[in-house]
Parts: sequence; C-alpha cells; structure tokens
Amino acid sequence: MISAPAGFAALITAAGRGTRAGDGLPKQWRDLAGRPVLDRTLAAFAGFERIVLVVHPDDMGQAIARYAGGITIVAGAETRAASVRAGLTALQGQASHVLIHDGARPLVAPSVIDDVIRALQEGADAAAPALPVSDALWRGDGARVAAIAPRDGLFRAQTPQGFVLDRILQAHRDHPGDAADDVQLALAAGMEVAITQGSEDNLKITFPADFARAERILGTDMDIRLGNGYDVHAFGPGDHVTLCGVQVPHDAGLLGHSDADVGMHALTDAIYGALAQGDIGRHFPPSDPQWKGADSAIFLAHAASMARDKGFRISNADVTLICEAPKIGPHALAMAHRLSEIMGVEEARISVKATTSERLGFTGRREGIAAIATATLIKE
Ligand SMILES: Nc1ccn([C@@H]2O[C@H](COP(=O)(O)OP(=O)(O)OP(=O)(O)O)[C@@H](O)[C@H]2O)c(=O)n1
Ligand SMILES: C[C@](O)(CO)[C@H](O)COP(=O)(O)O
Repeated sequence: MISAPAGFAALITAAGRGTRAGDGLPKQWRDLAGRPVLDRTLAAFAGFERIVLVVHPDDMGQAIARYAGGITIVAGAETRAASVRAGLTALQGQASHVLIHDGARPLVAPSVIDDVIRALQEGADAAAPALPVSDALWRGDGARVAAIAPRDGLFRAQTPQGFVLDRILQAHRDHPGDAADDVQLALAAGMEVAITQGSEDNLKITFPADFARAERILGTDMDIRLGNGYDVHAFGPGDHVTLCGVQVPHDAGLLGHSDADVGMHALTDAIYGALAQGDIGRHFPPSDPQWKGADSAIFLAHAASMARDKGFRISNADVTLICEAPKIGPHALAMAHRLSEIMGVEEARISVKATTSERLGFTGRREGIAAIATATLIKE
C-alpha cells in the first residue's frame, strides 16, 4: 500500500452502469476473485488521507453500508465527466492535489500511483499513466481494413490521472460537457500533462471477458493456503451433543476437556493448518484448567482472527461429521450459520454435511463422532 503525501486526495469514479460488461450487477459491484471490484480499487488508495467515492444514486445505500466512515460518498451523474465534477466539488478546499481513478480499474499497482504523485510533487500541473501503442492500427470499414493509421506518438490512457485540485475543478467548470477523460479537460484548459508509466495489468474492466483476464492477473501472485483438520470425541453420559456450535438432542453426550465440539475442533485445526500454526492443543493446551468445559467458539474465533491478522481471508470452509446418530441434516444450516458468525465469513461460503460409516469402525459402532474439515485461506 502506498502512503500518499498530505494534501493529496483520491477521487474514485463508480457511478457508471457498466452496460458493456453484460447483465447482472454493475461491474464495480461484481465479485472479482472473492471481493467486489470496488473493494479492490478502494484498497489500492487506502493510503490517502482523503478519499471521495462517486456512486450512482441507486447505489448510495449499499455504498454507505459498505464504505461509510473515512470515505466521502457522493452521488454521481449522467456522464463520467459530470460524476467527476460532483466529486471535485465535494473536495473543494480540502486538498491541494487530486488523483482521479476509475472504480473499474481494480488492479492498479502502487508504483503506477506513486509515479503520478511524484510527477505532481515535482511541479507538474497534471500527470497521468499511459502505455505506448504497440500494435499496428487500422481504420476499419465494417469487417474490412480500409487503411493503416499511423501510431507514432500514440498512447493508451489510463488512470489515476493526477492534477492540482483547483485547476482541474476550474477546467471542469469551464467545459461542462462530457470528455473522454480528465486529461482532455486539462488540455482544453491549457495545462501541460506529464505522461507517467502505465501498466498492462491496470486494465479497465469494460467487457465480460475482462473479469477472467483480471482474475488471471490476480492469480499469478495469489497466495492460497489449504488446511485440513480431523478430530474424534467418544460418547459418554448426557442428553445432547454440541456440533458446530449447535446443541443437538441425543441419548449420549460427547466426552472432552472443552465442550467436545468435534466439528468446530476439526475446522479450527484446518485454519491453523492452513497458516502452519499447529493445532488447537498448541494454542489452548488441554493441561490448562481454564479451557475445561470451554465453548469451542473461543478456539475457532482465535484461529479466524489469527488468519485475519496474518493478512488472510477465509474463502470457504467445508466440515463433514461422521456418525450414525444423531441426524445432522436438520441442523446443518444452523451449524453453517453459527460457524459463519464466529468466523465473520458469509454463510454461503460455509458447508456442513454428514455421513455415516456404514456401521463400520468406531463411528459405525456408535462409540463416538469423527469430523474432518477443510479451509481455504487467500492472502488479501
Ligand atoms: N456516469 C458515469 C459513468 C462512468 N463512471 C465511472 O467511470 C469509470 C469508467 O467508465 P466506464 O468504464 O465507461 O464505465 P461505465 O460507464 O459504467 O461502462 P459502460 O459504458 O459500459 O456502461 C467507471 O468506474 C464508471 O463507474 C461514473 O462515475 N459516472
Ligand atoms: C478515463 C479512461 O479510463 C482513460 O482510459 C477512459 O477514457 C474511460 O473511457 P470510457 O469510454 O468511459 O470507458
């Protein structure tokens, strides 16, 4: 993450409808490798002391629910230029410089942002990243090539485009129509615009296939960890068992130092395993009397918060309980719900299921319950 100098603000445009990206949610709200596109874009600018996010009026509610606190959220308008104008107006008097960035460019690298900042710090009125055109350029006539167009000196423009705030605000006010980008308005206002180094990865998600391309780019440096856990507890006296945080009536209880929640223990070990941090016994020794009868939610919450502290997001978890009885099916959704609450992971990413062992082995002889679990962790 970059650390932006004092006086530098970021303005993120996210008020478009993404019509070219196909059906469904507008592209900036869609999932990209497990997180909404806009989450990723905002994270790239987290080092700015002031961020203005421009969203469509219809999206105000969800933007406030997701991002309020620390970010100024402003309603956008019909065109990109009008949306930028709304954002700049909200920023007036609050910053010396502004970097205007498409919410639909979630993979912008810190170096691309840094280069724009540096050019402005060195005195440029305006600076923006771009890449030289490397392919031949044709003028088309329907499906036929009509002519070759010269490409010397041509660049593909990217964002963030950086400016002295007062000057770009005045340029927008002087040219209230639409524009290809903010550099066009800066040029119309007589500003000189420095070209900084763009990046092929800094793509603007525009068409449906851009999602797959962005995921491929993310995949190349994605750190994915898989962990597994296994646990067994024997039946003993009692009238219920606690499984994945849910009390299930039964003609026996489970024996254990804690509440003997075999499913939650397997899942907790899966998370510790993915982090290469041993198992529950290492963090909560059974020899320590304070864990006697403990609610296993303490263990799972500890593993989940350790994952977060190490920069990982729990992407999904799958728990299988192995027993002849009690019947798990009627409780499986409640169990997934409870696990999701403890871990802070959405319920749709948690699976709890069960199987018998066809009356074979210790579970088949109804001597106890076994559980296996898998968890996937992704580095943010
Ligand atoms: N009225 C608008 C139009 C666009 N944008 C934002 O400007 C960026 C670049 O625009 P573009 O890729 O053209 O997005 P859309 O207008 O959403 O796409 P489309 O033209 O396919 O509908 C996007 O982050 C988009 O949300 C905006 O804030 N306000
Ligand atoms: C601002 C921009 O992303 C620079 O490349 C681009 O001009 C936006 O164009 P669009 O037609 O609104 O997608």
